[in-house]
Amino acid sequence: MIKVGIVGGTGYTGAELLRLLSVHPDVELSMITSRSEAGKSVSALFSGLRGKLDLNFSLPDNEQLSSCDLVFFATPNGIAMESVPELLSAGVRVIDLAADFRLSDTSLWKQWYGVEHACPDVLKEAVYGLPEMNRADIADARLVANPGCYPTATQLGLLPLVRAGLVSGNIMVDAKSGVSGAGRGANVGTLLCEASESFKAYGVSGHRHLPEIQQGIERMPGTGVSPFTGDLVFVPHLTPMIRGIHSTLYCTVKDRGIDLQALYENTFEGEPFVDVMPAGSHPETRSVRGCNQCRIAVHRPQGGDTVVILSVIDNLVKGAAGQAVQNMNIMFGLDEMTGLDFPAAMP
Ligand SMILES: NC(=O)C1=CN([C@@H]2O[C@H](COP(=O)(O)OP(=O)(O)OC[C@H]3O[C@@H](n4cnc5c(N)ncnc54)[C@H](OP(=O)(O)O)[C@@H]3O)[C@@H](O)[C@H]2O)C=CC1
Ligand SMILES: CC(=O)N[C@@H](CCC(=O)OP(=O)(O)O)C(=O)O
Repeated sequence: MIKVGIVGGTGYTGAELLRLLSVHPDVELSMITSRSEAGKSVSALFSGLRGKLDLNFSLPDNEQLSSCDLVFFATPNGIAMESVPELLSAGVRVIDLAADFRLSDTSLWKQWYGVEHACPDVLKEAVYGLPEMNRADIADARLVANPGCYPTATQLGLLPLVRAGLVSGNIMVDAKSGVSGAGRGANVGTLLCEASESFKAYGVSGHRHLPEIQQGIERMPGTGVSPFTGDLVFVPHLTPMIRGIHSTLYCTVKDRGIDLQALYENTFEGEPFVDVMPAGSHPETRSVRGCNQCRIAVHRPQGGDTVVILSVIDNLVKGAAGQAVQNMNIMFGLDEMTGLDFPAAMP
């Protein structure tokens, strides 16, 4: 059994980790932290876990976490980097769901996250946890940086075209997120009366997921393939739903004759959590609600030069906790689908 600790067990991604790990056959949940709920029963706060988990929240404590095989950080940005060096030295492996180890360039980190990186040396060994790009490195990693939710949907949608060197010109990313993407903390913008029956863009002049997507695209091209040199435009939107990301990607391709459907199907062949839908499909966020799938459809409207890719995930599952469990399975040599092999919630 893998002895697991979770730092930040009361947030939405922490709670989603609890849901998934409480029934994972190879995991023993040993410590779940919360500063605000310390001493209280986990299943009293999350009654959906009654009968599945008999554990109390405790205060974050590196010494106690050091007895775990693996610690997940489901904390705000900038928290994990303060504890990870000590945990790695104690022989613990770490998956960070926040952004602390996603950007390799520390000046970029400071520019977008506003503080100096606390452990640049440790950052060097972090592996970006998008299995469809980095599976082999994840298997050997001590430290995995779980990707952001928008970057997961967006990078998976772009991977086949960019890797094949087919994109010419700019890439437009028009992405929409459910409100749980903003976390469980109290915030006026996510109140029912503010967020429901309304729809808005935000972060148009710059969102911290832009450099993450840019870095991912730079790492995609295969050998002998021309890299993407255009502009990347990323516009996130808040939609009145709880879970889900819908990323609509627009770009032009160099080769009009390419069979895009075949390119996408071949790229993701054998991937357990990427579903290339039949030509002409329009994936819905509800088709991935509660499950670890990314569903993708590729279109070329009116047979022109512009390609439109539609990519949907559940931000809390493939966009966070599910992908983190997928990474854990890879790191510990388990079947990648262990504990994740279930369909979306319906309706
Ligand atoms: N929501 C989403 O869809 C996604 C979120 N993420 C990332 O995952 C991380 C968690 O997100 P989310 O679950 O939404 O966040 P929440 O705000 O919902 O939860 C944050 C959690 O961290 C704990 N926490 C806060 N400050 C500290 C601290 N200083 N030390 C220890 N624990 C702390 C909180 O508990 P307490 O205060 O009681 O200790 C709480 O359990 C974030 O970095 C987020 O950016 C990534 C992808 C998707
Ligand atoms: C709807 C909403 O607010 N979404 C969040 C992104 C989700 C997230 O948590 O991203 P990180 O892991 O990179 O922090 C936002 O735009 O800030």
